[in-house]
Amino acid sequence: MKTYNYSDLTKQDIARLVQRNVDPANEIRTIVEEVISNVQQHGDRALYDYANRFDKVTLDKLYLNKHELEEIAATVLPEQKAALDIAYQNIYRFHESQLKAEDKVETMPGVTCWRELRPIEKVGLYIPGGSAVLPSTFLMLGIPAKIAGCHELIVCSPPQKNGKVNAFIAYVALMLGIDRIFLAGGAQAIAAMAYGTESITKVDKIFGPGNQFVTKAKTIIQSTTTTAIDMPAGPSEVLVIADDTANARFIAADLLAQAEHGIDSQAVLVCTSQEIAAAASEEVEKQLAVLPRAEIARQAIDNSYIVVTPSLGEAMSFSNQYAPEHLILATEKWQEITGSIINAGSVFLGNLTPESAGDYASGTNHTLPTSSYAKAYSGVSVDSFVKKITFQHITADGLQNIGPAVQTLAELEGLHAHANAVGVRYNPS
Ligand SMILES: NC(=O)c1ccc[n+]([C@@H]2O[C@H](COP(=O)([O-])OP(=O)(O)OC[C@H]3O[C@@H](n4cnc5c(N)ncnc54)[C@H](O)[C@@H]3O)[C@@H](O)[C@H]2O)c1
Ligand SMILES: N[C@H](CO)Cc1c[nH]c[nH+]1
Ligand SMILES: [Zn+2]
Repeated sequence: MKTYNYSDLTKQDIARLVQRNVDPANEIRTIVEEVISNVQQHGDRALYDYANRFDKVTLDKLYLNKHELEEIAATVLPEQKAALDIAYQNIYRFHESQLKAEDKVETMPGVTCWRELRPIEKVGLYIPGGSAVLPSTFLMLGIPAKIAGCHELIVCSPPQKNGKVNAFIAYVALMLGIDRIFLAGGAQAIAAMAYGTESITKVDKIFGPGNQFVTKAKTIIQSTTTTAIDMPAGPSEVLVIADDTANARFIAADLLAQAEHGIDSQAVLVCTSQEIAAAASEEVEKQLAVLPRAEIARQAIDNSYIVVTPSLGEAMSFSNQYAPEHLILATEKWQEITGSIINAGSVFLGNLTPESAGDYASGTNHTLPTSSYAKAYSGVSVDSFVKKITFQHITADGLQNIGPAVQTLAELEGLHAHANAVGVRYNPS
């Protein structure tokens, strides 16, 4: 892997290194805008056409119903069901703990404010299915949506070559009590859920990761429709911070785990030890040679790099500028540095915590911000599926307490009707 010495890097070099998946010539935007416009104009017809064009499949209908999902799911083996059950339980447990009622606050005597949760009514879940089909993503989105109590779940996933979804997607649908999956992928699925078509309901918010087409579509519809999105969750990425207490074999395995997602994935090692950096780079080649998805991972690794830093402090500073989707602290000293993490989607601590555990089954959500959006966005959680509505109640005494301040503030803004709405209440008769 290409290796840089941190001390030789200028500010501009670092700014260039931390940039990823930009679309400078607007090539992806142009394609995606055309797809969105076609779905907006032609609805279901466009979805059939794009299934033909991008997924190379002729569909005779746009969705699978419960009976069809049951038939497809019948081939899932008992040990596969057991693993999905473990993932389900752990994800459920961790996400359920996020649903907490907040206390009411009396800000002044007689003036009480509080927030209550309400589920977002109609949510759209996008389950990727291009380079790899990801039933784990279905669990990561479906479980918090169910816990939040969302009323309507629209699920889209690209059709496979047989015009169906795979057995694991069908099985997870049944686990979640979802009895319809729409066979639509890419930007067209996002457009369908944002605008609605004859078959697909327009939703209030779209969730889920995807490739650059999916991610661009989400960011476009966010500003052109009333449908919100969870976050830009694009091509997978990992940044490993390591020192001389790390294990080069483990580092290489973690880098390749994200590299195998897609050719535009990125795996970065920031290391305080020249020796571990060199050994990890060698290990990547060794492990790549026997990886089934080597062709994909090779391209991602060619698009990745190593930075050697003088200390863990500089390593963390680089990582905070990169703002990785996944941050691994491959050091026995992880407890000393977690406090200096500013930007990261999800963090994996110590040498025995593989990032794959979070991808599948430990309980945390794997739908996470990429391309440095971890500077401002959190990963998916139950919070993503609810609105927090504020309430307040003012008693007669409370009105005497707060009223004068409100009237003064209204007058100083020149908004007399605001002041009057308080004044008329002093004397209700
Ligand atoms: N950030 C996260 O939380 C997270 C989680 C899981 C997966 N991921 C990422 O999700 C991505 C999944 O990507 P994927 O491709 O495997 O599946 P995908 O479902 O996102 O995309 C497949 C669809 O892309 C469309 N498409 C493909 N080529 C196209 C083209 N040339 N023009 C227009 N549309 C085209 C097709 O419609 C196809 O159905 C990976 O990059 C993976 O790393 C990210
Ligand atoms: N690493 C992905 C998030 O970037 C999630 C995933 C799903 N399956 C395997 N991995
Ligand atoms: Zn993964």
